[in-house]
Amino acid sequence: MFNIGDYGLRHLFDGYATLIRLHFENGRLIAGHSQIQSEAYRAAKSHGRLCYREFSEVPKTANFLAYIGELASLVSGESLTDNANTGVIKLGDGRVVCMTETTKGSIQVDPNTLKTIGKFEYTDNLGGLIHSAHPIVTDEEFLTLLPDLVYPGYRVVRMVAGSNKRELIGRVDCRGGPAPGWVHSFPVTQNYILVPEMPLRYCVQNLLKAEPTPLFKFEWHPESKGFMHVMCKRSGKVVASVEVPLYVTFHFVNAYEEHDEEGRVTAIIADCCEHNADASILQRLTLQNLRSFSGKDVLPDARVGRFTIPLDGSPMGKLEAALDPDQHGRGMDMCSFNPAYLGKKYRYLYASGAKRPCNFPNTITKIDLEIKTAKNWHDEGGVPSEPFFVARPGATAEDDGVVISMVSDKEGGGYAILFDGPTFEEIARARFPYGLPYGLHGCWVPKN
Ligand SMILES: CC(=O)/C=C/C=C(C)/C=C/C1=C(C)CCCC1(C)C
Ligand SMILES: CC(/C=C/C=O)=C\C=C\C=O
Ligand SMILES: [Fe+2]
Repeated sequence: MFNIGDYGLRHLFDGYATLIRLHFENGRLIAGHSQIQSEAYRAAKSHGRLCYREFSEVPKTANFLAYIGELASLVSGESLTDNANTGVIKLGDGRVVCMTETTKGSIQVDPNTLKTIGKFEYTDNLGGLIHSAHPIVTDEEFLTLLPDLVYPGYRVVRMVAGSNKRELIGRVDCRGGPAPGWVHSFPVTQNYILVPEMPLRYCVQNLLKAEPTPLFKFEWHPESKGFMHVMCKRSGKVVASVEVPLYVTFHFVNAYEEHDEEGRVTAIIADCCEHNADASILQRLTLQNLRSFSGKDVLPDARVGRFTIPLDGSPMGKLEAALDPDQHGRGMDMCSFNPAYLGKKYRYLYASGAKRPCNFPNTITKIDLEIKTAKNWHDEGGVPSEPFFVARPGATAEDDGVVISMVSDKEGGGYAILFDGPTFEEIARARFPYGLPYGLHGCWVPKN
């Protein structure tokens, strides 16, 4: 929801979260949607104005004294949003939680009724006002990163399925910059947790400002360089920390280990949707820019950025395109892959690519990382949400399953679309009775 009364929010990441459910049963689709009842949403509704700090927005204060009060509540976290608008995860114990980058914005929901159950409380004393928007979730555990803005670094934490208590695995100190790099997401391999240190860093001064800066709460620090740190999941020890070329990413796709003949790990490969080290993508995602497409091609180029991180003590890692970006129109974001391949060598990824001219990713693409090709789907004037891969029960082949997306079409209507994993041909489409705005990340909640 991008408006409060007649006030329009600024950025794609500011909208109040709407939870959408697609329920497949006996060849039919039943869809529903509901507004997540966060404190931030309820306060905005009842006061008719923004009351908490969102991604780009800061509530207007009446006078200087009120501003000082607001700053104090920023330090305590009180004024930060709990608008869980980034994604939905299913914990190993079955609980379904909507997430954003503020820790307080973890909200448990009922996936059947879409009702808000309440705040997901972390019952440890680790604190931390912000965390990664994309924890790594398996049947056994939930892993996330807590950036430390005071002593620049990251705490790496685990929460075992069934528990609300996070435990510290280890800590990574930043190697550059005045603050940690933004960690919207991070990848893992079977034995390691990768901690990215992007030169696009949190910025305490920008956090305090009442008006947005070009990079919102962040700052671009090319002089501080970019790094990738590798932490052993079992011991919490940092086993490698390499400098890598400058990069900008929201979303890591997956990562895996490479071995020599004796089975020793020699390197780690980690893939992400990489915006050619150009932070201007954040500004492109303001609603004003997204709504003012004039036919001119303005979407900056992006690629599947592939990091190679040596584990032999070499100081430098590599970052290269995993395939020719022209294969997917040089647009790349909102990725998924078969979750059975988490942390393992994988071949296929699904994402939004570009059919140019455009100002936002507008295709659905299946990428074969082995033969380095992409198969692209496009509906002229339509904007697809994240293509989400769901494996067929009992599947053995990596791409045996379906890819699900929701498309906002040219006329403002919308539909859900399903693709056959192996052929990437459309196999089903169901129109919604009315259009829904662009959405971010989903998850698959199997029956039972
Ligand atoms: C929707 C999405 O992809 C990202 C949302 C990010 C948000 C809401 C970030 C919020 C923040 C604050 C309100 C203050 C502290 C910094 C930061 C985590 C950027
Ligand atoms: C929509 C998006 C990021 C969403 C974060 O959760 C990025 C789009 C990038 C454009 O290429
Ligand atoms: Fe995201």
